[in-house]
Amino acid sequence: MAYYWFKAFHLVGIVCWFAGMFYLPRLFVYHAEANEQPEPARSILKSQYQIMEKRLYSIIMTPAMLLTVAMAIGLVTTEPDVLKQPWMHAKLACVVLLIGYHHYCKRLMKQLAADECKMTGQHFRWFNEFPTVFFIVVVMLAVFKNNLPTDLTVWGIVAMVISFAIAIQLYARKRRLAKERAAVESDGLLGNASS
Ligand code: HEM
Repeated sequence: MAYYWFKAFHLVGIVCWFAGMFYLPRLFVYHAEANEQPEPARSILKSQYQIMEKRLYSIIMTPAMLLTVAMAIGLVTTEPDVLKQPWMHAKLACVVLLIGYHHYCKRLMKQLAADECKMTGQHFRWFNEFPTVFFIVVVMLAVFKNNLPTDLTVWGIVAMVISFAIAIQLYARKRRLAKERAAVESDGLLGNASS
């Protein structure tokens, strides 16, 4: 019975942890792009994003990561044999990378707060894809275990995820270019009006 309790709360932890890992880099995109705004909008937006990032990281992401790991420890203590399985070794390797990503987010938060971050909104859009890819891999490993399918279906799913990520990036680029063009045009109009 304990095993089911651990598994249930392992899943609850995962959902909350990944909600944060998907949303925090999105906030980084807005935070980095706030630098392009004129004052006082720039300072107001930056301090607001800083508060949102800090709360999301400390109140949701970190406790959820700890819950996921604590429940996982419960699972492997109840069924120690899973630790001998190759799928579990692959899963643990992915989890180490995800925990590294989680901590790297904290570093980026500090850099953004101190105005020392070199990454642009576009960099953060790519950075945002990392947890998505690992989320899919880890869930596939947890469900299929040692029978991870490698047939056409899998490659179809991989192609779909990659195309989706590329489409998001291209859409964001199109919107950014349209915004820049509109800004140049309105500058031109203002220049004509004043001359
Ligand atoms: C901290 C490292 C982790 C360990 C040691 C671990 C271990 C385990 C174990 C032993 C199970 C039960 C397997 C079964 O009963 O079939 C499980 C289930 C599961 N884990 Fe993890 N896990 C970890 C992290 C994660 C993460 C980060 C994710 C998601 C990205 C994840 C997704 C899942 C899913 C979806 C299940 C349910 C699988 C099923 O019932 O078929 N795990 N985990």
